[in-house]
Order: sequence, then structure tokens, then C-alpha cells
Amino acid sequence: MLGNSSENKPPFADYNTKLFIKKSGEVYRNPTQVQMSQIVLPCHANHCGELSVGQLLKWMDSTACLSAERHSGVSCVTASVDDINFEHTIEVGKVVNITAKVNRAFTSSMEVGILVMCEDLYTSHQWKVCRAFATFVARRTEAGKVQLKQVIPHTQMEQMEYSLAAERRRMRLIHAEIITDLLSCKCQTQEYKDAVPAERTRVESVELVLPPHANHQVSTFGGQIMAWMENVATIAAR
Ligand SMILES: CC(=O)SCCNC(=O)CCNC(=O)[C@H](O)C(C)(C)COP(=O)(O)OP(=O)(O)OC[C@H]1O[C@@H](n2cnc3c(N)ncnc32)[C@H](O)[C@@H]1OP(=O)(O)O
Repeated sequence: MLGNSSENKPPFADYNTKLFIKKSGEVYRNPTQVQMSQIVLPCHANHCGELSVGQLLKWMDSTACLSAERHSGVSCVTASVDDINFEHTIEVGKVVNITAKVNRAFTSSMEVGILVMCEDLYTSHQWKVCRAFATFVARRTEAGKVQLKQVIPHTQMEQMEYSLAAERRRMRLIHAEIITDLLSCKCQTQEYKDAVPAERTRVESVELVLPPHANHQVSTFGGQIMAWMENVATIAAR
């Protein structure tokens, strides 16, 4: 999928670039890896004519969910998505390539790594848009909490992601505790001259959950919730 010139290569080891040949001579492909490609249509664009972040988050969440379900073999839900830094906007007509794979499974939760690349079909130029890490949890069954099978890393890259996933999980859980503490403490407010009252930026949206907002589990999914959140955040910021 990547072009030949070195400038087209992403600045990190990409999920697609390195082939790992097994002893049997077969090319190894991570069994949890899922790829989705979408061409950006006007109906996916925001008021600036660029791919709306909400739409991208929906695609990312759906791709990651399929990867989690491929590994677990059961229905999974999005528990959290770590910070995402978007490096580029994406124009209508460009192709979005999303790759997701399970980096590590814990007990009932697993970290899914997501890579978003943008492609210009006419020049085959590709560039990185963002990388994200999401935690998916296998839904409890009648027997109780699911015990996931472990991920066995095969390549050096997979081994590195496997090790880092444990560290990221530790930081994620500490971060969640810190945020809970911050929200429960009474912070002192400071008055600023010409400040806009926070209340004036407040935007509220009420959404009715309709069939197009549901996923294959017939419930709203993380990506849809993030898309609604992104919508009100954009209006509040403007
Ligand atoms: C409302 C929506 O439609 S949002 C879109 C879709 N997402 C959902 O519906 C998820 C809604 N949330 C939930 O169902 C629950 O909060 C869950 C399943 C995520 C967690 O439920 P809990 O009762 O906390 O379960 P429990 O304490 O057993 O934790 C389950 C696992 O999730 C992990 N987990 C829970 N919250 C988080 C989080 N915020 N970030 C990362 N991992 C988390 C736990 O560490 C645990 O992992 P482990 O089993 O590998 O050790």
C-alpha cells in the first residue's frame, strides 16, 4: 500500500511495512489485525469541507472493535480511548486507511493500537494522521467475567507494543484516579479581566438513539458517543 519513495514512508515502524516470515516460509500476519479503507465523501465533511473528527472517531472505534472481537471471540465494548493528537486534516476525495490490532490482553480488557493514514490515490502518497490506543472490554457472559486468551507477540514490533501496553495500562489507571480526585476537590477560582463566562460557551445536545447510531451489537458505540461529543465541543469552541 505504501509508495516507494522514502518520503512516503511513515516515521515509525508501520503495521504493514515489515514482513515477518515464519519458519514454515509463510508470511506472518497478525491474526487480530483489521484494516478499513474509506474514501472521504462530502457527507463525511464538516463545515470547513474536511473530514469531521467525529466521523473519523466512529471509523476508528468500529475498526478497533472488530479487532478486539476477533481476538476475544465475544462481544466487546469501548472502555476508553487515550489522548489522540491529530497531525493533519483530511480533505474530501482522500482515502483514509485505518489499521487496528490487539497489542495485549489483560483479564477481560485489551489494548488495541490504531493507526490512521491518509492516502492520495492519484499520487499514492501516504501520510500519518494519528495513532491511538483504545481499551476494549469483553462483555460479561452468564458465567461471569471473561478471561481473555493471551496475545503472543511474534515480531520485534509486536514485542515492543506488548511491553509498552502494560506500562500504558498502568498510567491509564493512575490517570483515571487522578481525574476522579480532581473532580471531587473544591478548586479556588480566579477572576480574569474581560474573561468570557464559561456558561456562555455551554452547548447542550440531546440525541435520540436511532438505528443509524447503533452498531452490530444494536447499541450505541464508543465512536458514536465521541462523534456527538466532538460536535458540541466544536460549537462551544467557536
Ligand atoms: C454508554 C455508551 O454507549 S459508550 C459506548 C460503548 N461503551 C460502553 O458501553 C462501555 C460502558 N462501560 C461499561 O460497560 C463498564 O464501565 C466497563 C465494562 C468498561 C467496565 O466495567 P467495570 O464494572 O468497571 O468492570 P471491571 O471492574 O471488572 O473492569 C473490567 C476491565 O475494564 C478495565 N477498565 C475499566 N474501566 C476502564 C477505563 N476507563 N480504561 C481502561 N480500562 C478500564 C478494568 O481495568 C478491567 O480490566 P481487566 O479485566 O483486564 O483487569
